[in-house]
Amino acid sequence: MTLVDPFLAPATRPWSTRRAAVPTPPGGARHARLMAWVRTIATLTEPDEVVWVDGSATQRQGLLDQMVRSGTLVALDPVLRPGSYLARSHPDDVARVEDRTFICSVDPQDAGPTNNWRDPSVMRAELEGVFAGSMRGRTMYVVPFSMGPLGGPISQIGVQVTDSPYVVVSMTTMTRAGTGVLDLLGTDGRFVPAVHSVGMPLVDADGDRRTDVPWPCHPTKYIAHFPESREIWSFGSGYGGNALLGKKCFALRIASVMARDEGWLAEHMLVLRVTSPEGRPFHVVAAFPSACGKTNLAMLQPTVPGWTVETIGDDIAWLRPGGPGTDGRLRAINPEAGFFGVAPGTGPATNPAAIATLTHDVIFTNVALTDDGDVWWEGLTDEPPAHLTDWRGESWTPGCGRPAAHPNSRFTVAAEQCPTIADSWDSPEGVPVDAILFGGRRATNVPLVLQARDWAHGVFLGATVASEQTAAAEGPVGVLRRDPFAMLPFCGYNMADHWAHWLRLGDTLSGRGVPLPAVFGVNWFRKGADGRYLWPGFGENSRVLVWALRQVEAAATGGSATGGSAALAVESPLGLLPAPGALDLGGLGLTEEDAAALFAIDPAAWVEECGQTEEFFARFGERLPTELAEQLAGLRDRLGARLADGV
Ligand SMILES: Nc1nc2c(ncn2[C@@H]2O[C@H](COP(=O)(O)OP(=O)(O)OP(=O)(O)O)[C@@H](O)[C@H]2O)c(=O)[nH]1
Ligand SMILES: O=C([O-])CC(=O)C(=O)O
Ligand SMILES: [Mn+2]
Repeated sequence: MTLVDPFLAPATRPWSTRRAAVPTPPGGARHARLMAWVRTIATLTEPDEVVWVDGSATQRQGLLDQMVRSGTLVALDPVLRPGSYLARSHPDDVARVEDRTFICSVDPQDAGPTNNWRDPSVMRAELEGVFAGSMRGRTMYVVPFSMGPLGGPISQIGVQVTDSPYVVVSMTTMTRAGTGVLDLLGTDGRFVPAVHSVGMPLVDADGDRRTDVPWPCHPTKYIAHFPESREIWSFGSGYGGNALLGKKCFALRIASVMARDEGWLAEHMLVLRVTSPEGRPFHVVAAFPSACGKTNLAMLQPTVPGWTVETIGDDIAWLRPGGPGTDGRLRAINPEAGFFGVAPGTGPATNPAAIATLTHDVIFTNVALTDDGDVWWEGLTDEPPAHLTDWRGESWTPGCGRPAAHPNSRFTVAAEQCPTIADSWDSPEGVPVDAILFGGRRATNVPLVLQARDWAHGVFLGATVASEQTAAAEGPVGVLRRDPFAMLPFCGYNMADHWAHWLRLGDTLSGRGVPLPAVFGVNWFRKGADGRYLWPGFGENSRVLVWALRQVEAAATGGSATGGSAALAVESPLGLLPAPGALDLGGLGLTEEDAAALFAIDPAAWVEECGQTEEFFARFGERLPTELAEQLAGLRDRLGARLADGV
């Protein structure tokens, strides 16, 4: 494989085959397999130097200063935004690249119809060519990291090598990275190896040097996963989920495969702790597709008096049945240590907790710069400043017709800076899960909230999530796509097997007499005929949480959720809807029509949607669990009955 870049040609001069010395890591070269792997990658990629990332503040500050000098980062005003920086990416490296993301399982059926499958041996050969000499003239950093608290029973270890200092500092915020991880690995601990290169060597095959650019990357990208050998290879991008390999690549794609094999779950979910006025804590996880409100819900400031919400995680959850000595329920951890959140739309009115989190020590990427050295993005304030430097570094004035911040611009910040972070956010054993929410961006059809009848119906709700596409991935914004479990771009194996795994886990827990979390579907994004959002969203979403958790409570105390005088819910073809008055809509200024429209179910539109679900399910052939075909048939029967009633 040759990429159109003479600098990426194999070396011809003897000097360039000199391999960079791999220094002894802090604490000594205890792990022979790790050392051998680092040497192999250094030999392949030919960096000038290899540096171990120790996780210290000194090393991090050194890298930040170096990036300010090289132009990768702009230091923000130290009074307005202490310890904070702005990075502007290459304009073509602004989001995850799903069409360049590969699952290289031995059997294509194990990747399934929704992943880009590549033959592992073919991909390996291609990557050898692509990575050969790709770090020439650069430093290769070795980042040992833990997903989850160090040594925790649900945690996992990875080691990322990268030639991007931006990736290093981001990884030290987003994961627990550094020497402590090496201590934990000891001489023979298991780790997921992850190789990353921006794909722009500074020295060519003849030894000629070129000058660096602020955001090196390559037009041809590879985000390749080898699920059987649990390896990640990422080339050509420095951005987000493409490059911070602990995040989507490890904590979702590779971890989902580990979880399948070991009986747990790795999901694209936020985790939060909700406490009722009576002081009863609940834990909720929620799967929404990228840029559909996870960070916002995770930091929610409830508007319902007496209820509090605390943040545990905003993007990824690992769930595992509790072990011996526990009640055996599903417990969740947030495997990350920071937030890589969407900036646009984040403001004091929508997400005050995020705004308070972002006051210091933040790396912003692709937001706008104010003339006094602070940041701005659409939605931060109602009125934009009179003049800005936009995300591309160009002069910007209101009304110029371009967004000042890129729609997928992001902040990277430590979780512990969040004022709503829960004490238990880094509990190694995780928190017991009471409720699971599935949702997407649906302008039509999908009610504000409904509850699944049982676990299998809940899995059906997850499997049938569809959402209007956002700027978080490349591709047309607004187009409706199927995104089961919000995992379409993140499941490292056959999606139908993922559903079967969920069903099996439910059976296992029920078989042990362990209560399962209640499952709900939510939609904050339904629109009226005039195109306006019907639901105010954000803090008001607490009203939906309160209804859902009252349901959980009723079920736990043996009360029937649907019957009796205190009925909270009523049957519908789609699932249980809030009974009239059970979900408080008071004081929101909703018209009666809007309130009705939020919950309206159009049976004819749903019959059509069932047809789309059937087509989608058909893609999985015999791997589709029969339970899901039965769920679809049941839904059609209920819709048919409704149509026959003429309601
Ligand atoms: N209308 C409406 N918009 C919302 C709501 N919650 C979030 N948003 C907007 O949706 C966008 C994305 O929200 P996030 O909370 O960052 O989404 P996310 O799921 O964490 O995104 P990723 O980090 O890409 O996984 C932002 O522009 C928010 O302002 C809501 O309840 N209602
Ligand atoms: O992975 C990324 O680049 C950002 C993210 O959280 C998502 O897209 O879900
Ligand atoms: Mn995400």
